[in-house]
Amino acid sequence: METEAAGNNLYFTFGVIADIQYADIRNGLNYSRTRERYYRNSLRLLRNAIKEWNEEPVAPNFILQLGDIIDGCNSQIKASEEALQTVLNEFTNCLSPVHHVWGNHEFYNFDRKQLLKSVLNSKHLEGDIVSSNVPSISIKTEINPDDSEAFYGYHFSPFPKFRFIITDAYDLSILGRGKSSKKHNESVQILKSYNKNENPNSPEGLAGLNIRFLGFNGGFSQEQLEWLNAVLDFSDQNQEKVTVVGHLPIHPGSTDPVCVAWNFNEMLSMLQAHSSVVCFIAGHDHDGGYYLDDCGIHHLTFEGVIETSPESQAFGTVHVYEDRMILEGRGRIPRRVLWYRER
Ligand SMILES: Nc1ncnc2c1ncn2[C@@H]1O[C@H](COP(=O)(O)OP(=O)(O)O)[C@@H](O)[C@H]1O
Repeated sequence: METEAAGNNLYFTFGVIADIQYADIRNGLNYSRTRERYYRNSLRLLRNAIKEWNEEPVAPNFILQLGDIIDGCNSQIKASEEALQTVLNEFTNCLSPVHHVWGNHEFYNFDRKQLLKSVLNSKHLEGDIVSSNVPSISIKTEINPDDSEAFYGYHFSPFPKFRFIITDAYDLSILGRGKSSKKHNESVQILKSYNKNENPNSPEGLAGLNIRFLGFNGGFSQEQLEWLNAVLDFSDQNQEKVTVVGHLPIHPGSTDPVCVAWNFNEMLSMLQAHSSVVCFIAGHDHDGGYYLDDCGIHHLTFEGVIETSPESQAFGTVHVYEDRMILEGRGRIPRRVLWYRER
């Protein structure tokens, strides 16, 4: 029985929430007109989530905000700053520190330089819990906002032998970087080689998994993959349990293929080659998803707040134990027991 299993000591917990996409406008529909979007109510659902996290018997060690914190339509109505401030004001009531991930809607509202200078840059939370008998690799470095090729990524260890890595799924993207940047031009080439449509968000003519080559998706640069590989080498050697976090899902089994990262296959095979990786957490696909891959990595895609009806909820708290994590989902998010893979 689960409750009698080994490793019943709760180490720590963390909260997760995805795709809030707040805007001070009345409800609308998604592009394919199949789902309602509750732009104003998403703020109320966030408020409830924060209240519940704050009242939990074990305070969450941290919260993962998985990106798309405000909707792109704010840019058209010139309300980007105001909408962001409104959502961040809610987060100031949260007793746990918040790690922010960047999604496509961040780039509809802001460029990378603005994001790096904003509260949505949570890299200052980088670091390891210091323990005398546990090795640490955290070297605190700042990302230079004037570096037009920089990616937004960092890692932290909130508890000995556990590490979380925040990744940048729009490192290669046609969104967010200036037209003179090398990565911007590389991204235009990649996208155009698959997607011949004038509208880069149109999937017309794209078959199977190639449907992911759309302007609102993106991918990981070689530079980022090498950085991640080096962190994971350390984690493997030190028998850590690693959860990798990003806006875009990287396993087609965990999402609609229209939401998968461009070079998901490179990322996936790298993670599978590192015995320390136990879980990948993403947002972007508002319907959510889950897949346990052949190597035993859990791929969790969190249901989006924006498409959650006012009567429901969409957030979770993950309880971390020696041998498993348990996701206690609320509302649309199911409860899941995530046993760690065999080494
Ligand atoms: N099938 C499609 N064809 C053309 N444009 C699309 C299509 N799906 C989405 N878009 C456009 O892509 C952008 C992002 O789509 P949206 O569904 O709002 O993304 P998200 O799920 O991240 O909120 C929007 O500008 C939308 O109009």
